[in-house]
Amino acid sequence: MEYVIEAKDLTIMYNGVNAVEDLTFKLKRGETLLLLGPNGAGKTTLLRVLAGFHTEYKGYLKVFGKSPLEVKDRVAYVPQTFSINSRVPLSVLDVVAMGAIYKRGIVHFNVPREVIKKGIKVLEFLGLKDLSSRSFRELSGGQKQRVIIARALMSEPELLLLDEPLSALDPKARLEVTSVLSRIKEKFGISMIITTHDINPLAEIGDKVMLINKKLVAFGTPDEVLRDEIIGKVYGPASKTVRVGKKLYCIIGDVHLMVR
Ligand SMILES: Nc1ncnc2c1ncn2[C@@H]1O[C@H](COP(=O)(O)OP(=O)(O)OP(=O)(O)O)[C@@H](O)[C@H]1O
Repeated sequence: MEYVIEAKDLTIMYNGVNAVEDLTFKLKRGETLLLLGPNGAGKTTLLRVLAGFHTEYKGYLKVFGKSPLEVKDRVAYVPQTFSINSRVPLSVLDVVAMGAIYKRGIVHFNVPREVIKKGIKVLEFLGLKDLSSRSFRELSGGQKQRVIIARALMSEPELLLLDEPLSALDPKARLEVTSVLSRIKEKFGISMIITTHDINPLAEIGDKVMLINKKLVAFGTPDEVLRDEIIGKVYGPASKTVRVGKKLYCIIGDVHLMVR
C-alpha cells in the first residue's frame, strides 16, 4: 500500500513555539481528506508544511515516502487568498497558464504554445472553456476560485492542497467549486486535502476527515469523526450532526433560530 502522506507525532512550530502538536495520520493515494478546525487550529500551518513551504517541525513526516522539500514538484498548494493583481488585465487562460510557467521557475513574455494548449485542455476538462478569453478580474468569486484550481492542475500534481476553497462563496458557488473538486477526484484520482469551516458541501467527496484544534482531535472516515460527541469537543455542545437519508450534515457554530 503506497501512502501519499504518513505523519506520526508531527508537531509544527513557529520560532520554537508549538502551533499544532502530535498529528498522526495517513493518507492513501487517491483519497480526499477534509481538514476541519476552528480559527487558529493549525490547518494552514499543516498544509504549508506538506507543501514544503514551512520546515520547522519535529516528528515523522513523509510525503510520497520522502521529505516534503524533496517532492515539492509533485504537490500543488492553492492558498486561501490568491494574489492576482486586479489592475493587470489578465485573461482566464493567462492565469491558468501561469500554473505551468511559475512551476518551472521561468518567466516567459510569450507563453509557449504547448502551455496554451494544455491550459485550454484543463479548462475544458473542468467545464470552464467558455471562460478562457474572459478577463479574470471580471469573474465572480466562484468562477475565480475554479480558475485558480485549474491553474494548480497545470503542474500535474499528485497531491492537491486547498486552503478554504469555499470561503467567501455563496451556496451556489460553493456547489460549483465542489463539483470541480469532485471531477478532479473522479477523473484524475489526485489525492487532495481540503481545509474548510463548512464541511457539508464537501462531505460526499471526503474519504477521511481530520478534526484539529492545535492538536489532533479525531481522524477517520466521515462516519467515525462526524459524531456529536467528537465535534462537540471543539465546537461546543450546540454542534450537531444530522443524518438525512445517506447524507450526513454538520451544524457547527452559531445557529440563530428566529422565534417570533
Ligand atoms: N507566520 C506565523 N508566525 C507565528 N505564528 C503563526 C504564523 N502563522 C500562523 N501562526 C500561528 O499558528 C497557529 C495556527 O494558525 P493557522 O493559520 O495554521 O490556523 P488555521 O486553522 O489555518 O486558522 P484559520 O481558520 O483562521 O485560517 C495560530 O496560533 C497562529 O497564530
